[in-house]
Amino acid sequence: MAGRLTRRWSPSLLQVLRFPVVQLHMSRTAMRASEKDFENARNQLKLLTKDPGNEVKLKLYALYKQATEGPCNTPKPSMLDFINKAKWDAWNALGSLPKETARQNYVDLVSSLSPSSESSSQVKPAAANEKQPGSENIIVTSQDGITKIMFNRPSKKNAITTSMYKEIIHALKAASTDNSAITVFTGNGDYYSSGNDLTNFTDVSPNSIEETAKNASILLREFVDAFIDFPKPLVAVINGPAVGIVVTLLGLFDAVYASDKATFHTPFSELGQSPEGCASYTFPKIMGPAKAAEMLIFGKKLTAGEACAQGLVTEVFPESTFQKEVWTRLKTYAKLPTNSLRISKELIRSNEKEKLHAVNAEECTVLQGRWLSEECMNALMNFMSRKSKL
Ligand SMILES: CCCC/C=C/CC(=O)SCCNC(=O)CCNC(=O)[C@H](O)C(C)(C)COP(=O)(O)OP(=O)(O)OC[C@H]1O[C@@H](n2cnc3c(N)ncnc32)[C@H](O)[C@@H]1OP(=O)(O)O
Repeated sequence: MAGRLTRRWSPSLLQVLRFPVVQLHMSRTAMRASEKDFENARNQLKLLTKDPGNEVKLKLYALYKQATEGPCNTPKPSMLDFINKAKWDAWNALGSLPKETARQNYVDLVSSLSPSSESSSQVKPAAANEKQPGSENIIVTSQDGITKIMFNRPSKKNAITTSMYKEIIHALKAASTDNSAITVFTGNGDYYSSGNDLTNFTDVSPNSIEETAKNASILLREFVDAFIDFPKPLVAVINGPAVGIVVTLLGLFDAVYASDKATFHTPFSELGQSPEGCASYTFPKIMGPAKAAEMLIFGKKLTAGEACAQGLVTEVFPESTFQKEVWTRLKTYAKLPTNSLRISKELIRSNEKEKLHAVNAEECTVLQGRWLSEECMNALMNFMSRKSKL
């Protein structure tokens, strides 16, 4: 059970580094949970619909180990074995806590996470025919002929997790056959998106790094393919800074509207990585090789005005009127005959499709190698260390 728990919910390095190693002081320690209660709690855990977060998962892991094996009895993992080190720290921090108390604390903790205790705000009211199912990290709505796919992880600057990639692929497939005329991407909060969630690559045990890189490459290819093949006009409403993959993908969009507070940044070299989203092909075509090189090789960050001057952005709006102006315009566009919109897009894009798929495949293969490189690992370590104020 503990193994399954940690595979599904392995803690991100970022949070692991910040995990405050404290012993649990539950109010009901005087009570003693039976084996049956413990077993029930384990089953209850499997039914949780909401990820309880890494700190809680580490606590659960530690309590489970303490309850079943007693005090920590394994050698301390190396500093670089981040995940196992965090788990070991959590378990070791329980010291000589008796097995029975650990069992009770485990039961109490699971009980506090049960569906009835989950925040009801996570379950948004399903306005009839409007909101489509999905996690809260991606919100898909359909209204006025527009399907809107919104990144909704504002506290993490809308960084895209592995499950979000999958949900977006799913949302695009659904949008391609729904009743809407156009599909729009935007972000909730001050960022459009900070791109790939860097903890996607740190949530990995050392012996599965190659497999993770391979799986990420397959996922990325499928993700970008979904944009290449999307049959309806695709619009980006860039409400704030955009980083990494959400910038490179813009070459596959049909219109890009940006607030004047948006910026466009592709720091691939800094991250020991390389371009994706077909940008190695679309950017030189859009802005010429010299300007594309400045962005994709040297990581120059563009303002919205600069991105517009270089053809990556269709139009820039003052932040104060951005939302109103853009959505008014999009609602007008969405009233145009849907078949005509689709056919015109097809004419503009179809000649390029084969080439784009080939470019996507090549970029994903190259990236798979980059993710295994020392340069990339060092860059990820730097990000994590900076965030944990090490
Ligand atoms: C499987 C397919 C893979 C496809 C590959 C794609 C490549 C890319 O997309 S490369 C681009 C990757 N993104 C980045 O390098 C951005 C990293 N983030 C930052 O540099 C900064 O966070 C920021 C400039 C975006 C914002 O800085 P600011 O000081 O304003 O805010 P923070 O305190 O740093 O951020 C708040 C919160 O959000 C977390 N966070 C932000 N971006 C990411 C991210 N990309 N991955 C993971 N986490 C991110 C940040 O750590 C903070 O979290 P805490 O509050 O928990 O500290």
